[in-house]
Amino acid sequence: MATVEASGSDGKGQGSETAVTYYRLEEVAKRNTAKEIWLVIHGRVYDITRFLNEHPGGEEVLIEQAGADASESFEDVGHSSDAREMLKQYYIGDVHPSDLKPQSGNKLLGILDCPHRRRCSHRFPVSLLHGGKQILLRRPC
Ligand code: HEM
Repeated sequence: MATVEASGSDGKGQGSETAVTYYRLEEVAKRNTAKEIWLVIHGRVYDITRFLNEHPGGEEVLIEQAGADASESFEDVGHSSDAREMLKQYYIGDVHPSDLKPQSGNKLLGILDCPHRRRCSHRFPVSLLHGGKQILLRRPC
């Protein structure tokens, strides 16, 4: 697990800063028992352990997807906007960028030099996550 600073803009010229926790897929994959269930939907990680008994589609389908990327099956069902809204309650972080499959809306845009490059030579990837917000992945420098 890694927590990094994420810088985003709401498009109105006002920046916002939130800490995002990143999880490697191998870490998510370990949470695959009825005692603890995590799954990934569209690059985001959800801890749905306490939702198992409440899921209108039953717990079986969730257990089948436990520890894995459930984006496709989530979409195949045609979940309502209420269901999408419910997801927020179980959000715990994002899939680590190194584990993201390149796809539109979630793609790595490039590698930028660290703005402090007079003092250091760090570089960091710039990707589009969170509905188009630009995320700068910084290493301490
Ligand atoms: C945390 C993630 C999920 C949430 C919050 C969620 C929420 C819901 C909700 C609220 C419904 C009621 C119908 C609706 O409003 O769309 C529903 C139905 C259903 N869900 Fe999920 N769901 C999740 C994940 C999944 C996954 C991964 C599957 C995998 C196949 C799944 C399969 C189903 C099925 C089969 C139904 C029943 C559809 C029906 O009877 O018409 N759900 N879910």
